[in-house]
Formats: sequence, structure tokens, C-alpha cells
Amino acid sequence: MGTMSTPRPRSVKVKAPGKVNVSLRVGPARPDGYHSVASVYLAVSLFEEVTATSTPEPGVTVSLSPDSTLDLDELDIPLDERNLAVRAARLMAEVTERPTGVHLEITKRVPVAGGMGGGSADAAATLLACDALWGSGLSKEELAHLAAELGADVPFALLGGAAVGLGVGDQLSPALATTRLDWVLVPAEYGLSTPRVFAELDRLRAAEGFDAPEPTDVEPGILTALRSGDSGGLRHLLVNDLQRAAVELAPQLRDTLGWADSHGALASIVSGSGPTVALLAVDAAAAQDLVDSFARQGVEALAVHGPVAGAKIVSDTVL
Ligand SMILES: C[C@](O)(CO)[C@H](O)COP(=O)(O)OP(=O)(O)OC[C@H]1O[C@@H](n2ccc(N)nc2=O)[C@H](O)[C@@H]1O
Ligand SMILES: Nc1ncnc2c1ncn2[C@@H]1O[C@H](COP(=O)(O)OP(=O)(O)OP(=O)(O)O)[C@@H](O)[C@H]1O
Repeated sequence: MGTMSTPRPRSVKVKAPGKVNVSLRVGPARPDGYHSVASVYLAVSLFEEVTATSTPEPGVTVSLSPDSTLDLDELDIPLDERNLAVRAARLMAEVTERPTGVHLEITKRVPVAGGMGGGSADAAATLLACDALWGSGLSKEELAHLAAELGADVPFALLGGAAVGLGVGDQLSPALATTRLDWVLVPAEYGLSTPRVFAELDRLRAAEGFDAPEPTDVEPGILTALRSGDSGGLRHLLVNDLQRAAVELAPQLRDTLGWADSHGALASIVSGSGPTVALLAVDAAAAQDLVDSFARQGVEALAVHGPVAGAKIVSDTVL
């Protein structure tokens, strides 16, 4: 008769990047409340980390790591089943029929409700960590499918690099982007709710009597510029249909955008639903100069680069 041995506790650590939308075209609202988009995603070097540790008790628990670079006291992150990482672990357990028993510790670095897909990165990292922890044997496609159930930005956090996103942003085609682009991120001290920003765009458009066309493709010049890392070519092509809605809700964004343009940024754009502003810099030195200028204004900005890889296992340890 075989004896049931308790598996030794294991810890899998995964990192997943935040993103900027280099281009974001938004169509009309659909009956399900979502909007079809045509988006060019770029994964940038600001990473969330999720450490998934097996626990003897069933269930999914979550905590925030003291290694987080965000101020944990100020964060408005639910630590129950509303947390996107918890939802990811539960979905994975349900689909793979594994008993849960997992604790998730999240290191937060991507601004919360900042338009950079931080929660989405947590969800993507959790899917990959639980996949490893439970030996689920799911294919990349199956993981991407689960990711799309969790949110529009989650599949891209798994994939990383640069990609065109159609549908609600979840139908991805990888874009060739081998050369590094340098960016400066200017996080805001407040967040913007993604549904609220989409709704504000609908409101502005309705007031203008504007019938938004279905976005079906992205400007080809963007993909050409990404392929060669041509920041000079890219600067005129950055576009975000949500920007004016974000600016309407947070008018102070105008100052950041204007200030950046007059201080040597090639271009400035609100990232996704905002309020984080992303500035394109000519190179790493120019990005650092911009960070220094912001610091002199008392504003904390971050130099990052992209593309970077999607969700990736950092360590897998038997405890
Ligand atoms: C703004 C972007 O970050 C750009 O990449 C994404 O479109 C948002 O992606 P996300 O945060 O993963 O979005 P989800 O969590 O799936 O959706 C949150 C809410 O945003 C709105 N939403 C989101 C994506 C989309 N294509 N259309 C929408 O209208 C919906 O009101 C939805 O209920
Ligand atoms: N793991 C998580 N990390 C951060 N926020 C979470 C998480 N789980 C749930 N949330 C909730 O989701 C909200 C939005 O979080 P998130 O930081 O992902 O926004 P975002 O970066 O603007 O998203 P996106 O760019 O994908 O629209 C938060 O205000 C928080 O209440």
C-alpha cells in the first residue's frame, strides 16, 4: 500500500512588467460595457513580483511585501477575493482542479490605478507561479485564455515585449521590437478608475455628437519605429484616445504634459487610462536628465526602458 506523503512546501517567485500604451485607439462602447480598442503595448522595466508559497491549509491568502517601492500605508488594494492576484490563483485552482493552499506575497512597484497595468501584472505573475507550483501542464494558449478572463491587460503582462492588442486589448500579435527605447514615468499621487475614464470619453464624444469608428488596426509607422527603436520617428505617432478623458478628470495632468515637452522630452503621453504620464526620451542619459529636472521640482519620476520580457520565473525553491 502506497503512503501519502505531504508535498514539501515550495515557493515560486515570478516577476511581470508594467506597460505603457504607445498607441491606444478606442472605439464605441459595446453592449457588454467594454470598448473595442486597437492598442500598441510596450512592456517597461518596472516590475511587480509575486511569490506563491504552498500552505497546508486550503484557500488563497495575500499580503504586500515590505520590499514594495510604493508606500504601503497609502495603497488602496483589497486583500480579499477582489484582489486580482487572488482571483488569478482561484481561477487556476478551479481550472486545474488543484486544492488551493497558497499564499501570495506581492511586491508592488507599478503605480496603483495608474494606467500601467499593475494589477494585471500581479494576475499574470500569479498564473505563472501557480502553474509552476501545481505543475498544471497548461499550454501558453491556455494560460493566455485564463489571463483574458481576468482582465483586458492581463494577457499582455504574460506576453511582454511589444504587441498589438485588438478586441478589448486581449487579442495579441507580438510586434518586432529589438532596440531599447528610453522612457520617463511620472506617477501621480492619486489614481484614476479605468471604467470612469472610458465613461468620460463616451460622455465627451456624445456631447460632440461624435460616432467613434471601430478601431481595426494600428498606424503601421508605429510598428516600423518600434522595430528600429526610432524614437525620433515614434515621437509624432504616440496617441491615446483616453488622454483627453483623463485630463478632463484630472486637469493637473496638463501641467505635467506641458512641462515635459518644454524640458527636453521627445513626446509625452498619458499611459492607458492614466494618470501616469510617460515621456519618450532620446536615450538613457536624456531620460536621467529629465528625472533630475523633475526632482528639482520636487516630483519623483522614474527612468525605465522597454521592451522587456513578460512574466518570468525568478526562483523556485523547496522550503
Ligand atoms: C486602459 C487599458 O489599460 C489600456 O491597455 C485597458 O484597456 C484596461 O485594461 P484592464 O484594466 O485590464 O481592464 P479590465 O479590468 O478588463 O476592465 C476594467 C473596466 O475598464 C473598461 N474597459 C476596459 C477595457 C476595454 N477595452 N474597454 C473598457 O471599456 C470597462 O469599463 C471595464 O469594466
Ligand atoms: N493586485 C492588485 N494590485 C493593485 N490593485 C488591485 C489589485 N487587485 C485589485 N486591485 C484594485 O484594482 C484597482 C486598479 O488597479 P491597477 O493598479 O491594476 O490599475 P491600472 O494600472 O490603472 O490598470 P490598467 O492600466 O490595467 O487599467 C485598484 O484601485 C485596486 O482597488
